[in-house]
Amino acid sequence: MSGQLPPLVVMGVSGCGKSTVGALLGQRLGMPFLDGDDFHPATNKQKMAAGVPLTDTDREPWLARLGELLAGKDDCGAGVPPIVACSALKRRYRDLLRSYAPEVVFVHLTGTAATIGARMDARSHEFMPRALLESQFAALEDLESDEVHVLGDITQPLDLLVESLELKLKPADAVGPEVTLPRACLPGSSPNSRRGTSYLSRDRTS
Ligand SMILES: Nc1ncnc2c1ncn2[C@@H]1O[C@H](COP(=O)(O)OP(=O)(O)OP(=O)(O)O)[C@@H](O)[C@H]1O
Ligand SMILES: O=C(O)[C@H](O)[C@@H](O)[C@H](O)[C@H](O)CO
Repeated sequence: MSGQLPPLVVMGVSGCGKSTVGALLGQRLGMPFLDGDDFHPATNKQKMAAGVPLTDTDREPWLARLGELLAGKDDCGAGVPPIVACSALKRRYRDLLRSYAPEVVFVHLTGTAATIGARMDARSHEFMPRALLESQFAALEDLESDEVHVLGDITQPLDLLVESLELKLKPADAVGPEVTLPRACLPGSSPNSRRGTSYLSRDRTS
């Protein structure tokens, strides 16, 4: 099934579960998982570790690198699209990623600051402090109706969350009549043309 899915970006604020869910989803779908955290320039990591939020300028080269990965530049010809964990907080960041990989589907893991803050308190992270969570929510711009996406509720236990995302992401012919075809996904439409097959979206915002 892996070859039938487009590249995915697991997005959301720090601590929402991108790395955990992205890795599990990659195993379930047979797609390589790449953690965006591993591609930050050292200066970005130092800044976040010091409790300073990144700016658009700080994020731009990082997003461009992730865009290349989504476009399959580093897949050594394997041809299997990746799952990339990336906060992708703002519309313009997602537009940049789409400029590299127009078919990308965003998987937004949603939850409250209370839930996520508690999880951040309970984990250790290479560079991301809990203190930056408020700035992450302040920067977050929800997905819009023309952005191809699915949503995941992070209060679900991990196995159920991953299973529900897998079901939502499966191609239309695998799940039958439940799938709806948003206009943006119809063949010939752009920028999110699905080449005649729609994966989405049960979670479109309207
Ligand atoms: N559905 C879930 N239920 C319970 N705990 C979860 C769930 N998803 C993730 N977690 C836990 O929440 C914490 C944060 O998850 P994770 O590190 O994957 O988030 P992240 O979005 O990748 O964070 P960051 O962007 O800061 O790297 C981890 O300790 C993880 O085990
Ligand atoms: O856009 C950003 O502010 C950063 O990318 C952060 O979101 C971190 O990458 C990550 O979430 C913490 O590990």
